[in-house]
Amino acid sequence: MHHARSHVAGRWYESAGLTRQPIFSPATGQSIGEVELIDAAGLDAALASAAEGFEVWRRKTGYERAALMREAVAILRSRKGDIARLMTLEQGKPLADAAGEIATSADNIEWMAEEATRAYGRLLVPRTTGIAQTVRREPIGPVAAFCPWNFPALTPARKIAGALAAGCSLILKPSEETPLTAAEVVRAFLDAGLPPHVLNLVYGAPRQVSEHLIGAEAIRKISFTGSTAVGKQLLGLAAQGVKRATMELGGHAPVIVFDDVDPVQAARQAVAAKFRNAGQVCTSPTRFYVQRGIYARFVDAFAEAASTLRVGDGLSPDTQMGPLANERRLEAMVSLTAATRADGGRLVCGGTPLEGAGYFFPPTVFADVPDSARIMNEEPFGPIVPIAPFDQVDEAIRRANRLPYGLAAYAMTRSLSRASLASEALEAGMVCINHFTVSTPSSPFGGVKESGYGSEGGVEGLDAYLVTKSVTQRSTGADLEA
Ligand SMILES: NC(=O)C1=CN([C@@H]2O[C@H](COP(=O)(O)OP(=O)(O)OC[C@H]3O[C@@H](n4cnc5c(N)ncnc54)[C@H](O)[C@@H]3O)[C@@H](O)[C@H]2O)C=CC1
Ligand SMILES: O=Cc1ccc(S(=O)(=O)O)cc1
Repeated sequence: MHHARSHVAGRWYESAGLTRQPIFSPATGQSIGEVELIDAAGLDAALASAAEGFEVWRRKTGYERAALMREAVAILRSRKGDIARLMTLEQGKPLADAAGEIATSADNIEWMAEEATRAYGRLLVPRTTGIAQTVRREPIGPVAAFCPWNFPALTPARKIAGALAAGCSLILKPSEETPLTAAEVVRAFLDAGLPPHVLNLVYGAPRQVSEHLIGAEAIRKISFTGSTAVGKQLLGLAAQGVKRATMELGGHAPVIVFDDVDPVQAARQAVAAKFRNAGQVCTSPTRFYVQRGIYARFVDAFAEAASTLRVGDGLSPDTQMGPLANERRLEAMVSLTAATRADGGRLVCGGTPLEGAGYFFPPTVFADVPDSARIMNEEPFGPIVPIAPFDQVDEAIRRANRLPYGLAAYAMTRSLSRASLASEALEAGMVCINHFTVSTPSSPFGGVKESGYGSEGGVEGLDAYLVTKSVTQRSTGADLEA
C-alpha cells in the first residue's frame, strides 16, 4: 500500500489525528493506498516555512538556482520508469504516456533552469547627468500553486520550475487523487539539495487549503490549473489580497478541418490527439467542424480509428487508452452520452461503459451534433467527441469562437491563406495548424477569455513569477557631502 503525506519545513509532516483519504487505482477501482490531509497547524507551518525559504532562495544567483534545478532534472530522468509506474497506477494513463510526461517535465524544468540565468533587467538612458536608471526584475515572493490530477507530474513541474527559476519559494498543493507522482517530483528537488523551506508540499481538503493559503499575508502569488468554476473562486480570494494569479482553466478546443486535406489522414491524426489521456486534457481537440465536401469520409475514418484503439489497464504494454481517472468522469461520460443523443447527435461508435471493474469508457464519436447540444458547450473532459459539418470559412471561425473559452484551437488545411486566417481569427491562447502539439518548453502555455490568464512555459512562464522595480539613483552630489 502507498502512503502520501505533506512535506513541510524540511520534514514529512506528522500530526496526531490527521484525516486519511484513499487513493484509488482507476483501472481496478480498488484502493492502492492513502493520503494524509494536512491540518490548519500544518498549513501555518508551511506558510512560515515558505516565508523563510524565500529569504534564502531569493539570495541565490540565477546560476546557483539553475545548477540545483539541473540536478533535480537528472534525478527525475534517472527515476523515470519508477515514477511513470506510480503515475499509471494512480491516474490510469498508459505507461508510455506516463514516461513521456516525466520526460517532458524534466525538459520543462531544464529549459526554465537556463532561463534562470537570463532574468535580465534594463539600464535606461537617463535624462540628467549623474542619474543611473535601472529596471530590476525581482522574485514576487512565496507562491501557492494548485494542481489537478490529469497531468500529475507536468503541472507541478511547470509551476515549480517557473517559481524556482525566478527565486520564489512555493507551497505546492497537488491533487489528492494523484498524490504519489507529485511527491516524487518534489522528492527529486529535495534529493538534489534544495534548501529546506523553499518547496513545501501539502495535501488537504482543497477548499480549506486554498482559503487558508490564499488568504495568508505571506503568499504573494497563486497559480492554479483546473476548472473555470474553481478558478473563479480562487481569483475572488486572490483579489481580496491583490495577489497576482496565473490561471490555467478549462477549454473546449475547436478543430476546423477544411476540405483541402485528406480526410482519412486528418482523422487518424486527430484521433491520436483526441483520445490521449482518455480525453482528459484541457487542450484536447474537442469540437470538430468539418467542411461538408469531406465530412462523411472524415466521420467514417475518425470512427474507424477511434473504435480500434485498444482500451485497457495502462500498465499493460498493449494499451493505447487507459481508464478515466476517477469515477466522477465515468459518470460524467454516461450523462453526456445520454444528453448528446437527446440533443440530436448521431452516435457513430462507443457510448456504453466497458463492463468489469475500473472506470473504463470507450472512444465515443457523435456526428451531426448541433451547436446547441450540451457537449458543444460544456467541456467533456473525456473520450467523447462531437463532429459537425460547416460550409463557409467565416461560418466555421464564428462557430469556433462562440464559446467563452479560449485555450487551444486547431485547424487543418493545405492552404496558406486559410492557415493564416485561422491563426489570426481563432480566439485562443494556443493555435496549432495541421498538428496537435500545443506546447514545448519554450512556448507559452495559457488561455484567453474564461480559459484563464497568464502563461506557463516560455519566457512568459518566468515573467509570471517576477515583479518589476524601477530604481533611479543619483550619484552623491555636493549638497549631500558631509
Ligand atoms: N484545466 C485542467 O487541466 C483541468 C480541468 N478540469 C476541469 O474540471 C472539471 C471537473 O474536474 P473535477 O476534478 O471533477 O472537479 P473540480 O473542478 O472540483 O476540481 C478540479 C481541480 O481543482 C481542485 N480544486 C477543487 N476545488 C478547489 C479549491 N477550492 N481550491 C483548490 N483546488 C480546488 C481539485 O482538487 C481538482 O484538482 C473537468 O471536467 C474539467 O472540465 C479538471 C482537471 C484539470
Ligand atoms: O491539461 C493540461 C495540459 C494540457 C496539455 C499538456 S501538453 O503540453 O500538451 O503535454 C499538458 C498539460
